[in-house]
Parts: sequence; C-alpha cells; structure tokens
Amino acid sequence: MRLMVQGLGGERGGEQVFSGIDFEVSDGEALIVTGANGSGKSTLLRIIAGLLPAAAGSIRLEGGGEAWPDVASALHYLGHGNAMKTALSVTENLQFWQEFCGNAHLDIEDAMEMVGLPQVGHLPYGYLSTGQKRRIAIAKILVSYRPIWLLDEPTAGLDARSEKQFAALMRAHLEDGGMIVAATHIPLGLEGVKSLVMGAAD
Ligand SMILES: Nc1ncnc2c1ncn2[C@@H]1O[C@H](COP(=O)(O)OP(=O)(O)OP(=O)(O)O)[C@@H](O)[C@H]1O
Repeated sequence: MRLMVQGLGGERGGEQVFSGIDFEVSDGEALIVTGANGSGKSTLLRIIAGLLPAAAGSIRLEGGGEAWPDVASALHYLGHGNAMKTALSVTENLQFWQEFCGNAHLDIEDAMEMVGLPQVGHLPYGYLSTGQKRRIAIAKILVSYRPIWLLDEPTAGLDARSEKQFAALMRAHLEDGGMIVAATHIPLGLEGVKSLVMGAAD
C-alpha cells in the first residue's frame, strides 16, 4: 500500500499556508514533518485526514483494495484535541471509538495496559491529567486497526517513560507494515524515517 501526496496546497482563512508538497509513504515507512510554528504542519495533517479541503493537488492511496477503499477509511488521526467526551468514562470513550472505527484490534483493557494506565477505565475522562488524557487518546488508535497513523505532536504532554512506550508502539506498528505521518518538534525515537520540512512562516 502507498499513500501518495502530490502538489498539495493548503490555505487557512483564504491565505495560502503552503504549496507544492509532494511525498510518498509505503508499508512500514514513517514520514516526520517538522517546521516552524505556523508553517502548516497541523494544516497538512488535517487536509490528509479529510478535515479540511486541499487548495491544490491530490492525496491518493494505492493498493488499499476492498479493505481500505480510500484514504479516510485507512487512517487514524490523533490531533491536538484528544476527541474524547469528558463526562464519559475512559472505557466508554474507548468503546465508542472501537465501534465507530470498526476493525477491532486490541481489547480495551489491553490497550489501557499498553499505555501504562490499566486502572483508569472507570474514571470520567475529564478527571485524567494532561499526559494521561494523551495516553488514552493513544490507546484509542490501538483498539481499532487502521494502517495509516496521522499524528499531530503525539508526545506533547507525555513524560519520558511514556515517550519511550509510545516509540515502541510506533515501531511495532511499522514492523506490522503500518504507516506513520507525524508532525513534531520533538524527536520521536524512530530511525530510518523520511523527512519533510515545512517552510518557515513569515
Ligand atoms: N482557522 C484558521 N483561520 C485562519 N488562519 C488559521 C486558522 N488555523 C490556522 N491558521 C493559520 O494557519 C497557519 C498554519 O497553522 P498550523 O497550525 O497548520 O501550523 P503548525 O505548523 O502546525 O504550527 P505549530 O508548530 O505552532 O503547531 C498559521 O499561520 C495559523 O495562524
């Protein structure tokens, strides 16, 4: 499978943020997107996720077959917001996402264990600390299988131990043939990755 981005342009509020972005990511590959604040990293990921329209260019998934007929069906998007309901329990949130995304992968208990939070399932999500919220958002992408992980500053708010745990999860995803496109200011602990540097903002 191959994610192909060609000539991609992005706008916010009618202003061009970037143009002419080209890259390809195949099974087992990661692309790390870096660049100054405001250079358009989040905008790029939101366009790939289908949350914003592209101003120009194309985004295609080759070889997805019947299981992954288009880019949107093949990806998990981990944005700055964690996309969880604060009043629902952690388990209820993860159950919702597992049913919504389909392709159940890890059990909810196992996913909480993988992010080092096996005992918070009964708590309202809103009670968790900032780093715990992020770790449960990471558990969200483990409870359903999708081959492409789009990650926007995934380790923001994580302590050193959780950063390492997450690096291991990303490596396992790549070893399984998954793909990662991650915007970050912090090295993610992945080796042999592709790199895209977004232009500096004015
Ligand atoms: N809704 C919006 N309306 C207008 N401009 C916006 C909007 N959202 C973002 N922008 C602008 O788009 C540009 C790109 O923002 P974006 O969040 O993609 O940058 P980034 O590279 O992810 O930055 P950071 O490293 O700070 O997270 C910025 O100049 C930002 O002010």
